[in-house]
Amino acid sequence: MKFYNREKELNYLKTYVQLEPNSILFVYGPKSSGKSTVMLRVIEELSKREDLIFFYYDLRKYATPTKEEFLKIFFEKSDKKYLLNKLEINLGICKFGVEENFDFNNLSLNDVFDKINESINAVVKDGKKPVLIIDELQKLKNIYFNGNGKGDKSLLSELFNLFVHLTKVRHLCHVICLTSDTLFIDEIYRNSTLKNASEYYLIDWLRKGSIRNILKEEGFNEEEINYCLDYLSLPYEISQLINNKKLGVSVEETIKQWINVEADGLRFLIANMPEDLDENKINEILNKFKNNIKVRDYEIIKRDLIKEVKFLIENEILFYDVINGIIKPTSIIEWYAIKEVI
Ligand SMILES: Nc1ncnc2c1ncn2[C@@H]1O[C@H](COP(=O)(O)OP(=O)(O)OP(=O)(O)O)[C@@H](O)[C@H]1O
Repeated sequence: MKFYNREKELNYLKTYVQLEPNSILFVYGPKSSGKSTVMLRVIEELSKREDLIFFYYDLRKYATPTKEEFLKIFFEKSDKKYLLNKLEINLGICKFGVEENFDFNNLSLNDVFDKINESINAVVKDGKKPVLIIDELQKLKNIYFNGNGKGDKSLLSELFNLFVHLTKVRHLCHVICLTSDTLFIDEIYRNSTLKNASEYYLIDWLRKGSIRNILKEEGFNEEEINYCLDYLSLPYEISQLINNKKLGVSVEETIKQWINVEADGLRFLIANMPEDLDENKINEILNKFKNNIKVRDYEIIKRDLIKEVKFLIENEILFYDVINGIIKPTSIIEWYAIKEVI
C-alpha cells in the first residue's frame, strides 16, 4: 500500500517522541483522516532505532473489551518486564510483561498500574525511551475495577492519573492516544485531571497541494485533477479513485456515486432517528452548512440543539474540532451530500 504525503504530520510526531515527555498527546481528527496510518509510519521509521521502545495497542482491532480482555491485550506472561508483541513482529512493537504465575483474576487497579510502572521503568533502566501509544483509547471507557469498599473505579479515569504521572510528573514515558471520537476529545478537554497535562494534535483532511501532487504522480490529467480538488479530502478516496480509474470508472462518475451513497445514508439516518430528536432541528443544523464548509461551534452548540448535534457527530456526519472551536462535515464528499439533502 502506497503511503501518501503526510510530511508535516510525520515530522511533528517523529520529533515529538524524541523530546522529553512532558504531557499526554491526544491525536484526533475526522474519521479516516489517516491518524493510525501516520502513527504506524512513525513507528515503522523509528522502531529500528535501538533507543526507542514502542508499546502500541490498537483497540480498533477488538470489540469493546471487557476487563479480562483488556488485561490480555495489554499484558503477556513472560520472564521479561517487556517483550516483543508476537502478533506484530514486523513492526517491532512491545507489550508489557508479567510473570508466569501472575493471576489475571482478582486484580486491583494498583496491581495493574504497578505492572505498567515496572515495565516502563525496566525500559528506562535499559537506557531506552518508552513510548506508549493507544489507538481508540475510548474503548476502555466502560471498564471498572473493584475499589475495595470505595465503589468501583473507572479504568480510564485512573489511567489518566497514571499517564499524567508518567509524563508531566516523572518525564519517563511518552503517552500518545489516538481517537476519531470527538465527543470523547470534548470530554477529555474538560477533564480537570488533564488540565495543563495534555496536548492535542489534529490530523485533518489532506491539503489541496498534497492532493494535487499525489494525483499528478498517479497519472491523472489536469482536467481530472482540477475536478477532484473540489471534492477530495481523505487519503482512501485517492486510492479508490485510482482503482476505479483502472476499472474504467471516470473521476466524475466515482465522485457522483460517493455523494449519492452519502446522501442516501444521511436521508436514511434522519428517517430512522430516535423519536426524542427533532427533524426540524436537524435541518436547522444542516442548513448552517448550505454556504459554509465550516461553522463556529457556538453557532450550533446551543442548549436546544445539543441532542441533535451530538447525534450528527456520533453518526459521523459532522466532525467537531473542539480545540479550534469548529464544526464541519466529516469530509468534503459529506458536505456535498448534506447540501443535496437539505
Ligand atoms: N497517508 C496515507 N497514504 C495512503 N493511504 C492512507 C494514508 N492515510 C490513510 N490512508 C488510508 O485511509 C484509510 C483510513 O486510514 P486510517 O485508518 O489510518 O484513518 P484513521 O484516521 O485512523 O481512521 P479512524 O477514524 O477510523 O480511526 C486506510 O485505508 C488507510 O490505508
